[in-house]
Amino acid sequence: MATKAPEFQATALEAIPKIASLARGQFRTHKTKNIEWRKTQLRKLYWALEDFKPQLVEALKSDLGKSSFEALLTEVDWVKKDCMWMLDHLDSFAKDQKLGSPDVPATYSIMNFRVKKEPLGTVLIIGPYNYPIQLLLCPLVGAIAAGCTAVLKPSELTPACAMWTKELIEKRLDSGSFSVVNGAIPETNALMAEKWDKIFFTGSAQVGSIIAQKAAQTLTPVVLELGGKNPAFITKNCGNLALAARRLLWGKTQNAGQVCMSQNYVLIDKDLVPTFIEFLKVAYKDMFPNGAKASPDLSRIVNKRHFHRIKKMLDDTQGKIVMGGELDESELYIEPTAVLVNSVNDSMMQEESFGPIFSIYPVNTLDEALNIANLIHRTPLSLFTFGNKAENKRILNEMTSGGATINDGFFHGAVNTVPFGGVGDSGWGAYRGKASFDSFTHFRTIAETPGWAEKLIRVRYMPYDFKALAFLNRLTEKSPNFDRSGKVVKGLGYWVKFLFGLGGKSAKGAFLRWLVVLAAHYMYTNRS
Ligand SMILES: NC(=O)C1=CN([C@@H]2O[C@H](COP(=O)(O)OP(=O)(O)OC[C@H]3O[C@@H](n4cnc5c(N)ncnc54)[C@H](O)[C@@H]3O)[C@@H](O)[C@H]2O)C=CC1
Ligand SMILES: CC1=C(/C=C/C(C)=C/C=C/C(C)=C/C=C/C=C(C)/C=C/C=C(C)/C=C/C=C(\C)C(=O)O)C(C)(C)CCC1
Repeated sequence: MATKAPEFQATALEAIPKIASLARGQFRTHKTKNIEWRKTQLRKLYWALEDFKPQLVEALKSDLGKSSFEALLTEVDWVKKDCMWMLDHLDSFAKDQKLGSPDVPATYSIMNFRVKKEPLGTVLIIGPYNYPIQLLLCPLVGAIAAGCTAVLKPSELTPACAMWTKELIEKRLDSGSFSVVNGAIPETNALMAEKWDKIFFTGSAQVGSIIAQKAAQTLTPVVLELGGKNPAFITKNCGNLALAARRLLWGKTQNAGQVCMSQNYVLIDKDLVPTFIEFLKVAYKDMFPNGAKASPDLSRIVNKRHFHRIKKMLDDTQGKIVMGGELDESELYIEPTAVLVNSVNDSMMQEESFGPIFSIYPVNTLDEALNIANLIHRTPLSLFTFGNKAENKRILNEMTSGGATINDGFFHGAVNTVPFGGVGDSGWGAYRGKASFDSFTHFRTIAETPGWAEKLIRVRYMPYDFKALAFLNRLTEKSPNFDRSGKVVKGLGYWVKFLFGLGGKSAKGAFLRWLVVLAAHYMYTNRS
């Protein structure tokens, strides 16, 4: 039986500078540079999550009505997996990377160029409410792995999770190196008044912009993981419309659609619309045989403000509800809902749903669909394509997004080891897998010039000597194989290479061709 979460308590504003200064001081001890120390923290985080599992599952239930299935799959076990994966790969990520060809020209190879992976320092991680454990602690895994100290600011909208997070981090991880500040805008402002080596923010574009502006004043780098109005495209050639309907409905049922990467609207060939709606209803019935409200699996909306935000989208729409539509404020319940719309200016197209509702917009052609999607949001966080191979390729080519899934809902974001991030105004930077380590790491190039090489490299000193420079250029400069119009010129060098390479473009190809020629020659000369 899990104990109830401690009552939410905001961190005292006057304590915040001390917390930040302590984390900076801990970084300056240099203990985080030790890989074994980092591993110990990751192991401790793993066990803290395991030991606090009942409390966290309960907290996710009380904050978001999240089912224990999702609480484990997408939050607690998800972060535990992240710890394990990082522990397995940290040695290889953290070790110096020797730089050779093609980064370093052969003439400079004696300088022992390498990249040292350095922790950025002390970082601030600000989390959103929808996945309060995953989206706060996965960046922390990256920060620990990279050797940073960190202060975390959970969302105040999920108070039970915020309080347990504070307890598990501060009781189990290295004291002072990792702390949690609880609170809302005043506390975040107090944190933003401190100097950080990086700020990792997940949340709305509106607040992301405030954070970026404040960070710019002190030239603090930021990662922004923001939202987007994400399109799904369904063409005549999608193949399996029932599957498309089921998979897209999945994106709007997990966490009651409070997933920043799920689809906001579906652009679908107009002839498919009636069948698509029928398939949505079939999928809905399969997922919720007793109705969505009675299902133990469906989360609730986080609070009244967000409930009314989503409700307003439905109130304002000129479209027709074709699936769902039930709302119950007393339970913060919104039924998975699809709205058939006919205008790009409809509230269902113009606002980010971030809830269990989405719109269906019939189109005549793929051209039209691409125009609309680029008009609504040119750089969404995700997009989804359900077409034939050529159409899927065309959509990916003609519209960008943070990530994309072909033939499914947000699968590109459902694997914790592949890079995840937005593009343009849906986010800056990426994390997950190695990208989490990289995100908190400074890649510091180091050169080491041997004393004995002094004569060889003295061309740089004054008085300058043009003869020596010309000699160096002869050694290091490559002459172009293209003319002033950008066309490749097939000169003597090209034909010599072609001839000796037997037409192969790579050394390996040429080698294999030579093998065949020699074998043929051998067989010919040894024929009986
Ligand atoms: N790209 C991604 O990975 C994700 C993006 N999101 C986006 O986040 C949004 C929903 O999450 P919310 O928690 O409502 O985001 P939010 O932007 O309201 O809050 C995020 C954090 O910022 C703090 N905050 C709020 N207002 C602030 C202000 N004026 N100044 C300083 N700090 C402030 C909050 O306390 C919270 O910790 C959606 O737009 C969604 O698309 C959500 C989850 C993941
Ligand atoms: C088991 C065998 C096989 C393989 C089976 C497979 C591949 C099973 C796949 C299961 C699936 C699809 C599980 C779905 C998981 C969904 C998850 C984890 C969702 C996560 C959501 C997240 C992280 C949300 C994040 C939200 C964010 C960032 C946001 O709001 O922006 C074989 C290989 C077939 C062989 C036999 C055995």
